[in-house]
Amino acid sequence: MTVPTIALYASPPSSVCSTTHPCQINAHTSYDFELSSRSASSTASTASTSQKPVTGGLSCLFSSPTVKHASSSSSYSGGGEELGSLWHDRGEELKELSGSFRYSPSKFNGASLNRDQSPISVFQGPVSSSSSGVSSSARSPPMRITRERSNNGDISLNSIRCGSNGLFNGFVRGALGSSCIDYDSPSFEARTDALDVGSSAVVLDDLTFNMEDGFLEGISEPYAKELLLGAQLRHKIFYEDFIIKAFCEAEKAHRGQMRASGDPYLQHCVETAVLLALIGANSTVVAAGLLHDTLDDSFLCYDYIFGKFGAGVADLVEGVSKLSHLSKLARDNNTASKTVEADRLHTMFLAMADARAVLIKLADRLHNMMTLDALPLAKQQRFAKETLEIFVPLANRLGISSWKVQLENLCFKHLNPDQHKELSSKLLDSFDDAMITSATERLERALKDKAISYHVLCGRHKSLYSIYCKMLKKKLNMDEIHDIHGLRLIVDNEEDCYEALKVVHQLWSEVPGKFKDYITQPKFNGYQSLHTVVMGEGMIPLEVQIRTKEMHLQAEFGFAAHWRYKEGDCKHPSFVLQMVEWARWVVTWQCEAMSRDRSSIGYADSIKPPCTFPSHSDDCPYSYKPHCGQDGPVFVIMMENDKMSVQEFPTNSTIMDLLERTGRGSLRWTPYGFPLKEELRPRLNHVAVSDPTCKLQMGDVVELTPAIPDKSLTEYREEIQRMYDQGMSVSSTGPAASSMVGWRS
Ligand SMILES: Nc1nc2c(ncn2[C@@H]2O[C@H](COP(=O)(O)OP(=O)(O)OP(=O)(O)O)[C@@H](O)[C@H]2O)c(=O)[nH]1
Ligand SMILES: Nc1ncnc2c1ncn2[C@@H]1O[C@H](COP(=O)(O)OP(=O)(O)OP(=O)(O)O)[C@@H](O)[C@H]1O
Repeated sequence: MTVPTIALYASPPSSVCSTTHPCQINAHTSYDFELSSRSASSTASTASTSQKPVTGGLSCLFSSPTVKHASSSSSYSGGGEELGSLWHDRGEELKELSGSFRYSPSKFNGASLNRDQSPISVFQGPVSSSSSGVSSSARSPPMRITRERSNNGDISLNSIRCGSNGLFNGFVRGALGSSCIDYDSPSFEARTDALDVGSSAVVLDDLTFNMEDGFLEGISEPYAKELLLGAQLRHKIFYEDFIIKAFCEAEKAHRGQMRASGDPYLQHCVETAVLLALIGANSTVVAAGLLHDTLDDSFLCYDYIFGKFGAGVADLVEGVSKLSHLSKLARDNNTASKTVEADRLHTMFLAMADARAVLIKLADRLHNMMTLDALPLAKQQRFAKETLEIFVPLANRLGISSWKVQLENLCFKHLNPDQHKELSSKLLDSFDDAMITSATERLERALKDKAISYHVLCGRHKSLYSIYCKMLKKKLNMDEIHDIHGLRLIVDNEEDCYEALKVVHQLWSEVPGKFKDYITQPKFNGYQSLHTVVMGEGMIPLEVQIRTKEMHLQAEFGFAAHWRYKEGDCKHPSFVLQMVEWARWVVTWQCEAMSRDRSSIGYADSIKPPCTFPSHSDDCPYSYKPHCGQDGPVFVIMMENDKMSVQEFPTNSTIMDLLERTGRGSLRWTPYGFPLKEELRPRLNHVAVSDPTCKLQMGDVVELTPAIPDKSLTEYREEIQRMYDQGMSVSSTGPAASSMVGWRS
């Protein structure tokens, strides 16, 4: 999965498609926003000058001047800037952390904005049609939803559903759900009816609410209508009745709730849903995105959502809620700062929930990160740290490159403001999207002349954070990084790889010593590709990777998968590898826009999923060997004396196994046949355990609480002693008194 800038597709159906798709816009929006928002974020940056950077300064890395060249002339740059600052300046939020979403009788009142927290806000004052959604949309970069229908819709799901791998059965069932891929649904059709949703050509008057079913009758607040209108301007899915209905429920559920910035809480729900829509999520996922916080923060319950929207949406909302609780637990306990536990958390998050719930959680987090500025600095950093430790790896594993890039860059900004500022200013003129566009077109023409057919030709510029990490890791100056701009070409066969390489070297001069032939000499992990660095237009180094589609699949999904390459030396059990592979496919199938991201999984007929994944055929080159079978481990969150840990157990382990492993002393049986470990009593997912032989499941939370609170007991004993000693009655106040209730019950 890449962060493509330009992508050309040879076949089918037409030879060239230079359309920018939503993922692309996201990625660039993020970057442009990072750079352009420097002034807007000056408050945060200034405020943070006293904080300790997480890593050392970069100045030493900038000893040589960077390559300079013409500034970008791409059309989306300016739009991204505007959109970026718009989102950026919505200010704060994360009510979950700030603990301060407020109820405001005046609903959305600009006067409640905290200027200190959110110095610039385009949402000041009561929303009018010229602010909020309308202006946000008008300021969005043009985005195009093409008519092309992804051939991924053709993928037979039967073979997947019948996967023999027991470990995945539950996961697969959950992941596919009843609403699996509704490519045939009206929503899919509606979305694939092309329109330029974000273009300024769309005028307000053209948009009408669908009032047919009276969905909107209950919405009296103008700001709510404008939020919906803004979403409709950005994605057509927000015209669907199902989505409007979900919007109305979300509006009712969150009515009166405000974010710390003074923005209505509903805005966060809508932005989360828009992010999902923009990567092509279907209506089930978008509706769940709108409702994602209702279980936790409103009067809505699972049954209500089930009744209104069906199990597909209700299960997803419930899944997101569970993920939120676990991530909060992990954040409060700083669990993810330990590598092993962080790794288990990533695995657990993917395994316990439908991959689409993780997708919603990621969208939720991305919007929270985009609006982090209004929170106090300490909270900003806590969130950014957690995001980098938990959510970025999840986005990486799921292959949602554009979100990963945005999350990383935002974390970078909050955790290392000085380095971020320094690097941003150096790179401001260095990212040359126009050069990538023109190089792509030149190469395309040259390949055509030589009659070399190809499947995918795409380009990307490296993200700010990725450059920063590479400089630190390899101790390089910026001008020593040669892959800031890169092209990738996917051809039919090995022979064409070498033919295409010749073409590349004829077009541009080769940088000596940078050619690598990983085809004749694959890397240890099986990675194959040709790499070369050439001097592109304006003497800008350009890395070109050339590979066949089989090699590309291996580089995306197999042992050499990019997410593993990025995670470094982690040794993952095959169970984890298969699970990630599966989750990636699910998300890609689910998201039309992602499946159209030709730079990753492939496009149309050109690249199809390997064999009958996830049950590979014996000779499938992408299968992980040995097959993980049904014996994958189970990861369980254990809370012992308020300390959280993520424990790994063999499959079929029970509460008894857990009790044996933990706590003090040896297991003994109570007269009631219940095993007790000294004073530890287990609670499973907040319910007292009545059957100790019940099996542990992925993502279970087991609390081990002292049956008799030791400290209180001691205090109580002392109080009794004093009572006898002094002839006094037991104090009715103080810690002993309050603990008595718990002790007696
Ligand atoms: N998916 C995947 N991609 C890889 C792997 N190894 C290298 N790559 C890709 O190839 C690029 C460059 O790899 P190399 O040519 O080996 O470069 P290097 O020796 O690490 O040094 P640089 O040229 O500085 O990046 C990386 O930036 C990746 O995009 C791998 O194991 N898996
Ligand atoms: N030359 C290239 N052309 C197109 N896409 C590329 C190219 N090189 C990497 N990518 C893709 O860009 C995305 C972002 O990768 P990123 O730049 O962070 O790392 P990388 O270049 O792959 O690795 P490293 O940082 O170790 O050099 C990944 O999806 C990667 O596959």
